[in-house]
Amino acid sequence: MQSDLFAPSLIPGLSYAPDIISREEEAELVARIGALPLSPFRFQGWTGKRLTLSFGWNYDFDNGRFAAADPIPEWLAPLRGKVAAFAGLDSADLVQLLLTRYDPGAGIGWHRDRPVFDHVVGVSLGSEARLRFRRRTQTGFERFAIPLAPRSVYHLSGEARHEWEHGIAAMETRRWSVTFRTLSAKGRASQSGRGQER
Ligand SMILES: O=C(O)CCC(=O)C(=O)O
Ligand SMILES: [Fe+2]
Repeated sequence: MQSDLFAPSLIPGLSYAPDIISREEEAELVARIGALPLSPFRFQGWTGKRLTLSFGWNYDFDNGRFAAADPIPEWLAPLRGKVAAFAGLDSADLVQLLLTRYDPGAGIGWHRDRPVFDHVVGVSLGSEARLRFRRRTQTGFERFAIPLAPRSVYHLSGEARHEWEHGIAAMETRRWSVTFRTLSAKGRASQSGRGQER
């Protein structure tokens, strides 16, 4: 059974596709992102090695605040449409966008995305990365990883999104990611409330 060959690398709620964009589109996105003021990721007083910028909604890891941000730039609309079609989502529901630049030596540690978000759809630019997953078992951790090729897209939902942690090992060459997210019920509730969420 051929599907068994791939079974170890896939879990429910994780999907992946290479070549969602062309090399020309990739180069244009990298140039556009290069013109934006990404800044070092901050977490409760610590400064990370990666640079980020959010649109639509911003979860501030420094103070736990969740609030509206500048609208998603118009030049990202075609990419948003493509990733929505890939993930089987309505592109209007992909209301949050996170741009990240990882310089050599930067990665992202084990985490689950914040509960104010639901679906996560990410596009990789520039270099390959390893997206790692782990889940606690009675005896330790169950783990696996998939390579993310430049110009590829992945979608995290369901079990992959909620039961597994993910992270990206530090890379040797610069990589960018463009991550779109939907809001969860919790995120939508705080949207109509005080714009603050812990
Ligand atoms: O760089 C990526 O593709 C993943 C980043 C990530 O997991 C996150 O920002 O929550
Ligand atoms: Fe994440």
